[in-house]
Amino acid sequence: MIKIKNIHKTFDDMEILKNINFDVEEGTFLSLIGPSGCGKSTLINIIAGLEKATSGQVTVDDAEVKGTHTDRIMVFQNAALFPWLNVYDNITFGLKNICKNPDEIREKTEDILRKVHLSKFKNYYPYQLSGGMKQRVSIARSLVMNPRILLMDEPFSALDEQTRMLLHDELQQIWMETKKTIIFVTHNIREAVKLSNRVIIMGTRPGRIVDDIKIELSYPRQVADPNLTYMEEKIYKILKVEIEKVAREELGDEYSIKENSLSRDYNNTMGGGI
Ligand SMILES: Nc1ncnc2c1ncn2[C@@H]1O[C@H](COP(=O)(O)OP(=O)(O)OP(=O)(O)O)[C@@H](O)[C@H]1O
Repeated sequence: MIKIKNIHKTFDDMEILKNINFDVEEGTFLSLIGPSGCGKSTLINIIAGLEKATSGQVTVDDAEVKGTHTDRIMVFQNAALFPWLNVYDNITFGLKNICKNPDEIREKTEDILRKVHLSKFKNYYPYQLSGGMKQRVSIARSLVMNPRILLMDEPFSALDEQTRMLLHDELQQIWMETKKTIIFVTHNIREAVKLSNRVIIMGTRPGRIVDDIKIELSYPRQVADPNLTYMEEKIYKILKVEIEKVAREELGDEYSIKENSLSRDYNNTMGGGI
């Protein structure tokens, strides 16, 4: 169980996160969604141990997070693979630090390559891969370490829609098989609703929790399911209030929002800048 207790974060006297409190049960697929700049990345970085909270505490099974740990591995928006290593060696790079048995390393790596459908490409170098394939390597590189918690900061936002949908299905499958705890930051409501069984909606200035919604729909989920659309609408309505608030503050009188002018991937609609 992860416990986020009273997290406050300031940068240069600016209050970024205020009074963040929530628990995450083992095996949850949790999405964090909120307006740009509300502190989602800061929060996930604090959970990862990459960033320190100004006050408050994150614990995993009652042990306080004081830095990074192989139990909590982060997948970033950009795969950041080692360009001089092929797919196989990129995946085994971290594993070799925690596992010294060559047979076990091979077995685990081959298994994960199958899961992300990259077995045929194991000898390819990053420059020979598409964006989606690179992101699959990045996910495989994290999963091969068998972390208890996978932290994903907008892992698919740089990908085209088709590749993104393909990777949603793969990630959903992996989560169904492994039941790892996943904390997933996204701007895309559909993505959050399709993948997660819980969505925390954040507001901004300062970053805070606005709502906490369970998505009690069975897996595997299909994007065309009307129940997903219903949940999407529900989250969209809550988020719209927050995004409009930011836009009004930033643009003042120039800002007038038309009904339904926000797309479900609102970061694209708002140019990624609000
Ligand atoms: N190292 C830093 N120093 C100063 N300010 C920072 C730092 N990191 C983040 N911030 C500020 O904290 C706020 C929250 O940033 P963060 O990246 O966590 O938001 P976000 O919700 O993930 O944004 P986005 O959705 O656009 O990625 C922003 O105002 C940002 O400028």
